[in-house]
Amino acid sequence: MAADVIDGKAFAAKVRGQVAEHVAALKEAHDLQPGLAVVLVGSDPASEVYVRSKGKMTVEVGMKSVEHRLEADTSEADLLAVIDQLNNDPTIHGILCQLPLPGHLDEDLVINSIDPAKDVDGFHISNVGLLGTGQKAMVPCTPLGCLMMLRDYHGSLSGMDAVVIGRSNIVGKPMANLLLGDSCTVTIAHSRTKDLAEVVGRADIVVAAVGRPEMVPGDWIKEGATVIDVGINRIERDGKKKLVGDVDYDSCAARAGAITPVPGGVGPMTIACLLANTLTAACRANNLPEPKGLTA
Ligand SMILES: NC(=O)C1=CN([C@@H]2O[C@H](COP(=O)(O)OP(=O)(O)OC[C@H]3O[C@@H](n4cnc5c(N)ncnc54)[C@H](OP(=O)(O)O)[C@@H]3O)[C@@H](O)[C@H]2O)C=CC1
Ligand SMILES: Nc1nc(=O)c2c([nH]1)NC[C@@H]1CN(c3ccc(C(=O)N[C@@H](CCC(=O)O)C(=O)O)cc3)C=[N+]21
Repeated sequence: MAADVIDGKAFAAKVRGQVAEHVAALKEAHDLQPGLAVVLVGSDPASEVYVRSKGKMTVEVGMKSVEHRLEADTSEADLLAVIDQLNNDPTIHGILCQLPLPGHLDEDLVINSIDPAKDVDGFHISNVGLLGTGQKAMVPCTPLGCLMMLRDYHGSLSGMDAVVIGRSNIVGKPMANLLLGDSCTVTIAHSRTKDLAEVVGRADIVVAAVGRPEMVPGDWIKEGATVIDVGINRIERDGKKKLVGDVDYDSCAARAGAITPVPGGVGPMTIACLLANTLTAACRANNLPEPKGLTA
């Protein structure tokens, strides 16, 4: 039986619609406009596409959008000065510094210089600690988007066996924490995992965040499992440029109960959750009630 396709693009449009409604209400009742600042150092073409689409969607939901584009050889002091200025700007509620940064910049230092209340990526150590201890945090956008799709499809995730492939700070680890928070039995696999096929084969939920094109074959997947493909890989096949995920879509779709496509799955949800986080940050900064269903 063919898998259900989880339509991240449509779900993301719905989430952005909810964000837009809430933003309009904030303006009406409190004369408050949430603002998002994106900082991009250097000009990686993939980042350019992503930053442009974030800016466009930010404006579409009625928020203020600011972009800071800095030269690839910007000094750490100059970057920290830009972040400091945004930290102190009351019209900015969310700050995202596009990763990866050029090699001469200390990523941990830069991320941890963002005001945790404005850290809409959820990468600041204090947000990581809050999430890890089950307290109210800013939750990383990509894992939050995956969680929203899983909750929408399954209702409760309680007791399900979940396997997350990848242990990065931006996807794998926060994803595992969120699944644990929803009472899944969580396994985190990585490049040193001994028998990945066997580990994946036990899972009711597989989240693939590896960065290797089409690495997970369908015969690893338990019949009826839900497959969330976080991977964004640009490859060339038959002379054509293509975007593929970390799972082999056709063979996985043949075994899975449900699967997210690439493009049109996790990616659009990431941007929708970035906007949701900016709205949440603006509400918290002004002691206003937070939107429901848009946080973990
Ligand atoms: N859709 C979206 O919105 C987003 C998509 N992405 C995409 O998600 C993917 C992962 O991103 P990110 O987490 O930043 O990547 P990282 O490179 O930071 O992490 C990759 C992880 O995969 C593990 N890994 C690598 N090779 C293997 C293997 N052969 N078997 C098992 N595990 C392996 C690594 O293990 P180890 O730790 O041992 O090295 C590591 O933990 C990428 O394709 C990226 O483009 C990322 C962010 C957002
Ligand atoms: N500080 C920081 N935060 C991030 O969240 C962050 C980052 N840095 N660096 C790069 C990665 C990557 N990422 C994507 C988001 C959306 C799509 C997306 O919308 N993808 C579309 C396709 C777009 C296309 O065609 O290229 C889709 O999957 O349908 C992709 C990738 C966020 N990241």
